[in-house]
Amino acid sequence: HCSSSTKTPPGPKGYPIIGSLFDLGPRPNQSLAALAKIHGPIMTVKLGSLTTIVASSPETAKEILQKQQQIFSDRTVPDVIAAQPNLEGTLAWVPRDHVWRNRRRICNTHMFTTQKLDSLQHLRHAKVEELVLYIKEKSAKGAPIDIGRAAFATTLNLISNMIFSIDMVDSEFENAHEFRDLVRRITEGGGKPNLSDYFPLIKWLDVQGVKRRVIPAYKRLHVIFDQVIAKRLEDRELGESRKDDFLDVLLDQCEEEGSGFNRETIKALILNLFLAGSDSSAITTEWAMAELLRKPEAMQKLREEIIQKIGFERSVKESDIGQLPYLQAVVKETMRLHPAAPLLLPYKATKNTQIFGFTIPKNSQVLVNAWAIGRDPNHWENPISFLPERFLVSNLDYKGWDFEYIPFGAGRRICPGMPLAIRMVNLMLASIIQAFRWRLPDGTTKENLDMEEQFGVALTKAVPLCAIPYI
Ligand code: HEM
Repeated sequence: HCSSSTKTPPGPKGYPIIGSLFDLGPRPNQSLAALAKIHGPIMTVKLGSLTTIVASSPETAKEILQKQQQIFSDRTVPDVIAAQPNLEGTLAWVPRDHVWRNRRRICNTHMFTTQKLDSLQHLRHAKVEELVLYIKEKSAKGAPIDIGRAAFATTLNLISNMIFSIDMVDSEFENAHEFRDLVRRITEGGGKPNLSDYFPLIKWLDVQGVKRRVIPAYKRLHVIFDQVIAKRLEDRELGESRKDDFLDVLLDQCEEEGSGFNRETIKALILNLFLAGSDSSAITTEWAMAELLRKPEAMQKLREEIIQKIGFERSVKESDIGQLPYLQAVVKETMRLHPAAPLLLPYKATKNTQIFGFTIPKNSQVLVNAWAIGRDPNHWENPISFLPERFLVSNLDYKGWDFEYIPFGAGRRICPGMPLAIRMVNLMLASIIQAFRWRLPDGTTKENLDMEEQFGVALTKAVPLCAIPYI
């Protein structure tokens, strides 16, 4: 019987000591997808001394994320993440225990329910209007817009308003801004493969200086959060009226005996939400614009839908999204081809188990290649073409039930920010397409637009998308 097998999944042979580390290359999502074509949908890849199991089909993903989620309930923590203060206060990087469960419940009920999201939508509308205004000013000068940069400043402010009721980036999106640069320094630091992750014995050497670079950024962000928290506590002492933002919720929790929250851990949780939510949503918006600029018929169709349903008289609102099926299909199709977290977040096997007859050893790192699954020709027709129409005729959704499409992961650890991300991306995209026509800068055509990926904490466009708005 297969359950008695002790064979680990097949995989590349690799070299002594380093294993297949150098086969990973700069874009692991792509190289692992290529390896899976040879070795199959569940494979073993030795990365230094870290045994990594990679799932690359809907069936194997379902085993890990759903059927056996009791076993795959912990994470491996990259060194660049472990370098932060109070790691145990995060949501994404703690084992799936009762502390995690409570923290996640608080986030879900106080940030991500429909009711909570609705109650703060006016904030997001205002921030996105600022984005449109900024683009309008630039367009008057005929200047190209760095879409990813502008979207990132916007998502940072969207999240900081939900958490703190303040902007973290000033409306001059272009200005060097400390907060944005700090966040970027951490996400970029996490982008490159770090030898410390694959050779735990030499972690302390920090060979590539990854920790040295990110630690000051973490510390500075904690200081910034601490100042906001101190100010809020002062206001509360003085009896100022509540903001009822997420910070108020967390401070209430801190006052409760045995809640597991305190002033140190909430800083880590807040940082976790910023890091998980801002880049991912901005990048998705940038990829969507890049795909639309490469496919003018799709851009045209989307613009017509927006103009027809909403017109020019008023701005798009989150409550309009439900009436814009093509918009939603464009966003879904973008996330199929360009999932912001192509390998989800790394899981760890908490004990030995079996998947399709192979043994998955305890403590191995387990990756799910959502990027490869979204492009699998066995499950998708014309898998590498951008065809939003495919989502108009199917009920396939990103909510974690359809394992051929899992840009937000699935199971208990599915992205809790999904409903917010969906609103932010749809709203930003619809707003900048309603307000402007767009074209590529001179010399760039839809044929030669560079679509290369850059792998990192989030899967970015290697060459930032610059586009020119006109009325
Ligand atoms: C387009 C935007 C986004 C994408 C594609 C995305 C995707 C993901 C994915 C794939 C995971 C890992 C799921 C797994 O391991 O199975 C994740 C986890 C997470 N995401 Fe998102 N996310 C996005 C936006 C956001 C936003 C806006 C927030 C919050 C403000 C957020 C907060 C988190 C957190 C806290 C986790 C860790 C959950 C846990 O481990 O329990 N994400 N996200």
